[in-house]
Amino acid sequence: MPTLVLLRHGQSQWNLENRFTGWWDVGLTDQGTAEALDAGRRMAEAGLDFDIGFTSVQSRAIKTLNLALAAMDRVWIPVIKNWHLNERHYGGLTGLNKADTAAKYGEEQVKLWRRSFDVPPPPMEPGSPFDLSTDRRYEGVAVPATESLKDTIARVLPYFEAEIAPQLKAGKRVIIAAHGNSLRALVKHLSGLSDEAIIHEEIPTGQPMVYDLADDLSAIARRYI
Ligand SMILES: O=C(O)[C@@H](CO)OP(=O)(O)O
Repeated sequence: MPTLVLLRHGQSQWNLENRFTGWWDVGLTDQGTAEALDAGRRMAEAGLDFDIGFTSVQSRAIKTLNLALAAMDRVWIPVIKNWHLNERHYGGLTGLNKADTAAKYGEEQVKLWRRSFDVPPPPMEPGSPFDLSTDRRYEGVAVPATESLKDTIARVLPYFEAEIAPQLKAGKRVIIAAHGNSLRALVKHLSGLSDEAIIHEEIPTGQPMVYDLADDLSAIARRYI
């Protein structure tokens, strides 16, 4: 039975500061580091082991995976980093404080931007200090100006099908360390959640979500450990 673990990064500096983050690259807090190490310890205690890891090109997810694998004595497994697993791009909201934004635009509007299936946040303005289109890690990538969850799914899922699903089908034990919304994209697909149901799905930082999958990779069960 293929086993897949999804792990959201530990608390980041901007999770702590309550700022919209998206593709902006922020580090882990001390608490986030502790969460990642603890996630690794709990996975080892639960008897989990991995043959390959996947993560985004964002430091908070990469560091979380490294720390969790270190706690499992598995830093040597192959790890593939790819931008398709990045967080949803938060457009013009990137860097803003979430509470201040709710006070300005209203809770309902901010909830739509944060959790609706297909309403993207306003696009990032050209020349924004948070524009990453010339960042070397995105050479050759059409960096989006904003993304809804639907847009995020449109780049996460093809990557999952092309690169990760074949590993699972070959019997490899896979861990994916990524982000709240790139993981919601995967959960929507794997658990067959509707556009409405996914609105209510919240994935906590640093808590491994274990999927038991059928051979066709449909979900049999999922649980946090
Ligand atoms: O800021 C972000 O990029 C995400 C994840 O921290 O926030 P949200 O909870 O609004 O999806």
